[in-house]
Amino acid sequence: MIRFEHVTKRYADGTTAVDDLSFHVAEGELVTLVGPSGCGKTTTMKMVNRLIEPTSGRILLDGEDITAVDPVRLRRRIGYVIQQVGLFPHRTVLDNTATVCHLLGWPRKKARARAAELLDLVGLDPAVHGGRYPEQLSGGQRQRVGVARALAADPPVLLMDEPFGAVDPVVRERLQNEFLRLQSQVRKTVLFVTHDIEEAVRLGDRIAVYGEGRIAQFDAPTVVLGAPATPYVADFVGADRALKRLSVTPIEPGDLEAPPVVRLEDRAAPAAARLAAEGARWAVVLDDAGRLHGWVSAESLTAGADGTVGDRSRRMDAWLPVGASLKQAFSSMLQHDAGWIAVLDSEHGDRFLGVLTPARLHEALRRSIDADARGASRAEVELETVSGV
Ligand SMILES: Nc1ncnc2c1ncn2[C@@H]1O[C@H](COP(=O)(O)OP(=O)(O)OP(=O)(O)O)[C@@H](O)[C@H]1O
Repeated sequence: MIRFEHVTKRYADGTTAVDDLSFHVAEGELVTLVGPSGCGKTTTMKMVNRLIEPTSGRILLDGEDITAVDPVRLRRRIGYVIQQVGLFPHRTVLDNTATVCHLLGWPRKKARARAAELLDLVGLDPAVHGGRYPEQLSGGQRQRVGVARALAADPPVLLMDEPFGAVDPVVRERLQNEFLRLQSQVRKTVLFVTHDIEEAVRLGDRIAVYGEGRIAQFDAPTVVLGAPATPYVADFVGADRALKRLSVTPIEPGDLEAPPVVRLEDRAAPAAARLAAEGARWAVVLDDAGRLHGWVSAESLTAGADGTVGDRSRRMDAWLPVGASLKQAFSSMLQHDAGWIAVLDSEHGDRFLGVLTPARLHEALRRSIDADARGASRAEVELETVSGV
């Protein structure tokens, strides 16, 4: 969708901001450009909508050389979101959102209806916020309006330059989550500039790590974190990159442990015998409908022979869908002070799949690092384990 071919930008004072850059962003892909200040990220982005012209090389949008397209027409196909949102202070939020639709000559009613739809999509109630002026919004809400405005005319491409840079970390994380949800619906081709590696790995399908006008590594976040291409990249992503990987590594069914499973209505004595035979200290308890109820310890099952599992089990409401990140799993275990977290298949009626334990989480992380280094799938990786650990 966006293709850079040997693009160089040298400013009039001789600064080479971008040096012989070649890369490709596929349709519907979100690529984050990350790197320290002054390494050429913004210059790269502004060349796509021709706010800056390259010194040499070509940029193709959907196969078309952008120098052949009138800049105004070009920009209608490209949504642009920047840190200083740039809303018109004397126009309402609804009118701000409809800006591009007005420019495109849409009838007023259609433009406003579209703007209201977009505000809703970014989590702002048009009835509440639409009539306000930008200064009557919080920083996070203004950023949402910026995103809504950029999406209003439904451009295939979005350029986002540190869009969440000016808000505090909590709001920022919320905006990132909302944006991921939005992107899963609208599937735009996105170039997203940030200097924050956490943000880059969280949002990007792939990330381009910049150093001095060149791309030092361009790959999936897990690969960049697991196998940095150069010492520069390793240094940039940080010594705690294994920890960062937790947030981009999904739980897979193969990571899970399968403890014994008993039902609420099962008799306690046979359930106790089963646990003893399997050498298990506890079992997962499902309800009549096969949904997760909680757990029961072997000890409580053997105390007195009568009754059902239900009399002795304890509730455990916390669970995660398969595909959630290892970081969410770890965080959930800490939050519930539990040595395991149940993993369900939320696409198939919350079917119980197994549990993730700290040891299994560690294995999953190691396996994913190995898999990325070898270009294999995680399930194919055999781990060498230290016995007894
Ligand atoms: N108009 C200009 N004239 C001369 N040099 C410029 C101009 N604009 C940018 N530069 C230089 O080009 C280099 C790349 O700038 P650019 O803004 O692309 O970096 P960046 O990675 O986006 O940085 P930041 O994260 O700080 O925004 C920097 O050295 C900058 O000083």
